[in-house]
Amino acid sequence: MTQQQNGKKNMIENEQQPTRQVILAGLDQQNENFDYEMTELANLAAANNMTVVGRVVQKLEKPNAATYFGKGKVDELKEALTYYDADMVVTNDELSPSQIRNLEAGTAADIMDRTALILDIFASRAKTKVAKLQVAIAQLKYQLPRLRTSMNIRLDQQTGGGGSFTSRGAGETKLETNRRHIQHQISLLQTELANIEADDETRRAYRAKQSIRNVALVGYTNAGKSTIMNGLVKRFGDNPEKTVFQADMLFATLETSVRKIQLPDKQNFLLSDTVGFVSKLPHGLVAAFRATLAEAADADLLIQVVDYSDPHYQEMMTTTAETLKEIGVGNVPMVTVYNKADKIPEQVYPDRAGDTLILSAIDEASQDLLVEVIKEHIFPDYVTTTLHVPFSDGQVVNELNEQATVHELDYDESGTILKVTLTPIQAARFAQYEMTK
Ligand SMILES: Nc1nc2c(ncn2[C@@H]2O[C@H](COP(=O)(O)OP(=O)(O)OP(=O)(O)O)[C@@H](O)[C@H]2O)c(=O)[nH]1
Ligand SMILES: [Mg+2]
Repeated sequence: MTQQQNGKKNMIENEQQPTRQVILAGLDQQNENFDYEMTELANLAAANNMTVVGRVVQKLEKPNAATYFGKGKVDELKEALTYYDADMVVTNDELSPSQIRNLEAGTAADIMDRTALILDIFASRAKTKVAKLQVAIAQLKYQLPRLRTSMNIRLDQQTGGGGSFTSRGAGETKLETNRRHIQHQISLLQTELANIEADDETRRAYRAKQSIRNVALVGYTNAGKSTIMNGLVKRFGDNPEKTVFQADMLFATLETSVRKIQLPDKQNFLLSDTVGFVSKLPHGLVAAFRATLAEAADADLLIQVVDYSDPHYQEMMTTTAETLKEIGVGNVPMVTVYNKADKIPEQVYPDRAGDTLILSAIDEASQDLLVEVIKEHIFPDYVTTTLHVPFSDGQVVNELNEQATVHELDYDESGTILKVTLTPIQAARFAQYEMTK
């Protein structure tokens, strides 16, 4: 992509729109999560600057192929729109292009499905180049089968004015031109993204070679992943100023950030903060974010962060498990952190039972406990031992002080006695100094 094209706005970039009055529409297919999905949909709508004025629900085994809702319910929806003075319907499921068309015709209102809603939120939150590219690709892919003859898409000026788009083939309809245009845009953006991702891949390979351990924070959106990251970065980061964005909103984080954590005992690891999950995360979005989420797949340890103060935390954990499966994160060991314990009256924290922790991201004792558990997982083969280093080998003491964890230091008449924790490689190197017990 040329410099010029980089700088230009994407044609479907989200612009801040005035608040719209919307009605939520959902099909209750006897799915046990249904109520929660509708609550989540309301939160998503609010995050997209919409005011929910009503909801219409139909119990139906499966969606009507033509109109999503059954015929009578479509009429009811139309009446509700008038009654509540709303002009848009947001559906809990992704709809087919024809379902959207028919439902729009039947209700005389705009229809937005859950997928488009999530894509819109992502678009308004994306800040980095990579996140913007990923969202734009997912949005274009979503639009492609939904283009209509009547639709006036805002053709992107630069590509529209040059290249293959100047020569509209004989007899080619406007719809076909638009389709070709979008396909072309997708491939341009994909090439650009692939170039950036190749760099990331190199960086990851470099880290793997350095054999530094990777720990990734994962979980439902707004659980507190970035806050945990920041807590550790401020206290132990190699650059404590390099905190990430944290905020009380859905999808505050749209890009993976990696930070180096250097513990006071000189052990270190990389910590990644990742994109939060939500139920029914659109497949196109998951595919577009696959590279971003590769940090989680490559991790030596996952920290699943749960908002324990949310009554729906169990559903959120189910969503996290499903999403991890979808992005192909299989056999990575996981620690579960029940976070925001400070918001729960009388909850004792920090607390631990095996790999399950109850804590608060903003509490130092909680952060210490989390670090302890991380260490147990990623440095299991470290050895704690006592060394006797003769005064003649003074440089070894310096080296240990710099590179290893020195717990105690003492002297006798011939040398220095150190109680240390060593990596397996260091243990082999300094074995000659080991004191016989
Ligand atoms: N009281 C309290 N608030 C917390 C705690 N952890 C996080 N928060 C708040 O919860 C909100 C969301 O926190 P984030 O760290 O941005 O959540 P996230 O999991 O990174 O969310 P996404 O990036 O959207 O996936 C923020 O307003 C935080 O201040 C906690 O332990 N206690
Ligand atoms: Mg975050």
